[in-house]
Amino acid sequence: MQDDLKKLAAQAAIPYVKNCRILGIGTGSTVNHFIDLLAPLKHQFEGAVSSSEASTERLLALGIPVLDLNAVGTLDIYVDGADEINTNLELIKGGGGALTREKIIAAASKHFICIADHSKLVSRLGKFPLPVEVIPMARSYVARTISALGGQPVWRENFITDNGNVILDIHRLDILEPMKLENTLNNITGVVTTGLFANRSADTVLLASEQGTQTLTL
Ligand SMILES: O=C(CO)[C@H](O)[C@H](O)COP(=O)(O)O
Repeated sequence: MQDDLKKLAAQAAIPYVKNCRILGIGTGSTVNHFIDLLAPLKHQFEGAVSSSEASTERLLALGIPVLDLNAVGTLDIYVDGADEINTNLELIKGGGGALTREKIIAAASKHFICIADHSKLVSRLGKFPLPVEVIPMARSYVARTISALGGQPVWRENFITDNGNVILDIHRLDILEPMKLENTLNNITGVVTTGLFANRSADTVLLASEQGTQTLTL
């Protein structure tokens, strides 16, 4: 079952916590397993920087201190899930809508460890609609601009990010050059962040399958 594999991937990330002072924590069902597994180890590290209100709530409920990124230096590790992963360890993230804070924490961390079940590994990114966080007043303008680039933006209605913005999910993208597309989308006025993690890709991917957990690095 997929959820058992998510838990297996989360378990594989636990040894990386050793000797860490502050951890970055992502968002989603795979990371929820990691947070739960982290609870018994909470006295071994100072605390965590969280990428969403949902993860913050879960961390605090388990007694794990949540720290402000501005009050700490570089993070030792950042553990997060993904919606798609390619063999260059470039990712699509943001299925849960936390992409901006996730990208900030990934940028501020020494070691980005991505945990996932094997269904997330793809040969080419883009089957999963690419989430883009947008300032609300720019939604239509950004959607028109992305349509002109060949994507099909769909407004994630009734969803507001933790930053008070909206999400456009971009369908029909065959992402041949992830870094180039990330830069192009980031340059559209009104775009806050894209869910493409290519300029800052994962350093390690822990991929769980029925055969066990595989460690991917470049
Ligand atoms: O990017 C994310 C949230 O914004 C998640 O990491 C991604 O959606 C994967 O989620 P899950 O672990 O539930 O499959």
